Amino acid sequence: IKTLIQRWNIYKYRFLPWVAVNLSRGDIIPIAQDKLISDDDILQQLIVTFTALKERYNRSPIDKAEVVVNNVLGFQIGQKSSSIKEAGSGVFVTKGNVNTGQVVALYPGTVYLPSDSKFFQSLGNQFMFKCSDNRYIDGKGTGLSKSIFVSCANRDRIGLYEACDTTWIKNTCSCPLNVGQYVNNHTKTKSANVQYQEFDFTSDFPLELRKYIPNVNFDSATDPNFLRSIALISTRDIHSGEELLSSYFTVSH
Ligand SMILES: C[S@@+](CC[C@H](N)C(=O)[O-])C[C@H]1O[C@@H](n2cnc3c(N)ncnc32)[C@H](O)[C@@H]1O
Repeated sequence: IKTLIQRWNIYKYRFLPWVAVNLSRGDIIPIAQDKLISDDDILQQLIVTFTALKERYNRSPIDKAEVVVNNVLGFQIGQKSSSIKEAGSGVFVTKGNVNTGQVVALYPGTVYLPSDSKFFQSLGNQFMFKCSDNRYIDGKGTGLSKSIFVSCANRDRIGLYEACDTTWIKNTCSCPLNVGQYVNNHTKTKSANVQYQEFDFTSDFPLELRKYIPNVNFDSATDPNFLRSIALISTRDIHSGEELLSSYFTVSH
């Protein structure tokens, strides 16, 4: 019975009748909200952070990626056991403070168009994120999902330039922000402090910084200069020691 309950807790977020009941009770908030900050603001925050991550190799000794993020953004995040019972692991602010309206994390994974086949990748996959335009992002870093991500990343490499970050799969993130898939859903007593916001990387994003982007297109016919991503933006100030919590049913776009 315990195993069944555990399986149900993992699966329920994808079971439409459960979602519908909770929507009607107001336990989950199904909103497509206006953007919390502009896309330009997100991209600017990322360019500054990614540039600092790239430049850390110019110094000796090389700073840890977490330290670089802390210097640029004023906080560090990390994955550890959730403060919510039986929720598995979660993401916490481990140092410093987050201000309202900051990019706190990115949701990694392969980006699927509505027409792309994703049946087998979706089976038992709790990391499939549905965007407002029916694109999906598969943030699972193991099994078939992992193989597909790595294969697409190799396909899209441009000469010496990597198309995206593949280190999030190995849990040795070269960009410590790329752990948004581990953020848990808020509860009645613990309110959400971050919100998902869709945005796109476009052709003007610097080639040499793309190795920190945690997403890749599944379909080779999709323009590689147009890549969907999801940022988790803080909806209030978040202090060191707090767990990041989102609302799984709220996306701003
Ligand atoms: C996208 S994953 C989040 C990371 C996950 N906690 C882990 O350890 O891999 C979503 C899964 O986390 C768990 N989860 C998220 N929020 C939860 C909550 N408020 N209560 C219980 N389980 C939760 C559920 O199993 C859900 O299917």
